[in-house]
Amino acid sequence: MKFIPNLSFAECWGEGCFMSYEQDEDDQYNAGYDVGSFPKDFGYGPFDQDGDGPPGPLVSEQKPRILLMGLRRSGKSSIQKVVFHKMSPNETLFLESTNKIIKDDISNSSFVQFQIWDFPGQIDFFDATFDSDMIFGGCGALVFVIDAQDDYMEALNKLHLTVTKAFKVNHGIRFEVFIHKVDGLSDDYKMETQRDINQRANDDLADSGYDQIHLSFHLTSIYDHSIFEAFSKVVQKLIPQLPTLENLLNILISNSGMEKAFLFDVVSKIYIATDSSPVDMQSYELCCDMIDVVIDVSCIYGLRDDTEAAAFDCQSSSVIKLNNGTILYLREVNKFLALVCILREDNFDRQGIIDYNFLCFRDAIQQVFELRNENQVHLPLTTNHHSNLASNQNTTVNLETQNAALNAGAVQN
Ligand SMILES: Nc1nc2c(ncn2[C@@H]2O[C@H](COP(=O)(O)OP(=O)(O)OP(=O)(O)O)[C@@H](O)[C@H]2O)c(=O)[nH]1
Repeated sequence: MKFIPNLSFAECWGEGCFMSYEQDEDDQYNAGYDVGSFPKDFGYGPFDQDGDGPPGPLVSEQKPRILLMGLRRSGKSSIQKVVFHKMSPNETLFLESTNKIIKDDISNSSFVQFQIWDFPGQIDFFDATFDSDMIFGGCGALVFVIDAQDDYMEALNKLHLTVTKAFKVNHGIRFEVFIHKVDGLSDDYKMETQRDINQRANDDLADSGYDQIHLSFHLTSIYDHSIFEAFSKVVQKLIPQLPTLENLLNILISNSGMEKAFLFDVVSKIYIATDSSPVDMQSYELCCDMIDVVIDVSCIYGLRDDTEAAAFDCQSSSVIKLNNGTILYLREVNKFLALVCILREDNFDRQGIIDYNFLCFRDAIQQVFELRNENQVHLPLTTNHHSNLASNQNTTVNLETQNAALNAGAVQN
């Protein structure tokens, strides 16, 4: 069973189930099922147009694209499988080498709709069949994976070649470098590797006159939460409504006495927004573990044999009290999104107020969905830089209305 720090008491209620128990840590370890093992059938199904948060008219060719590139065996397919398909990290040992571009549609919620293209490591940009205009043209982010456990000089050459080629075609691409497989490295060595890769990659770009290319670096491993955190940041940059979501979360936490709030995509456990206070890894891990607990308990005890109910639905909600006086509180926002917040136990005394504020928050999120869908109907859909800016402006104008609505509804805790 995966470690759940400080969990001393948990109450969870999901689809058709109510459960309350107290147990010590030893009992939890002996519980006989793996909390980290997200049920594999709990995944992205076909999107239900009538469900909460309709997806809007994005057809697959128009969805922002995230490209996964890097040398052979650097870990590209493993990342995609672990983050979006619930593969356990150990199973990736048996993945075969990718020999053609694999396109994966991630259509899980209104905000998070994109395609991931997993490239074979040996791809040759100078091959006549490589259509760089088509591949880089509609690309939102390019994730370049470097194996930090291997000699990375060849990877740096390939990184340079890749980003300069992509930048020539599309100036709006965001370049994200995953310094990957850092699980085998000491903390000092990790930092040193990141510094060295950062310096060399940027020097190479400056030497060839590409100072304007900005690279973001992330230390990642599929064996811990770092890969989910890094992917959260990549995906967030593709969500034009991010400032609106952050603002709504800021208003929610300041009116409800919360310390931190994350808006999670439940299936992948990437967070699509959080309030503007800094994210510490431990809080993020706690919230991820909470989602695992809720879905597992709901799958085991919440589903009735005779219905086709989902493990996460409008009744999904959970409170976990930690033994350090902190509360984790999860509420369903829509079919694919959950709000997970961290707050002090004293501030949870007036749960009614928090719940009321949450309903205001959920309404506001719903309005953002509706606005986005209206924009999609009226605006031509492209994924380039300029269209993102345009929809950002629309969102900003409407943000004032959203904030006013939430402020009017929010009750100070
Ligand atoms: N230690 C460690 N190993 C990893 C990690 N991620 C992937 N691997 C391993 O790296 C090996 C290669 O992974 P793949 O995902 O097949 O690599 P790829 O980049 O898709 O390879 P190609 O398809 O040949 O381009 C596998 O044995 C994985 O188990 C990681 O974070 N840490």
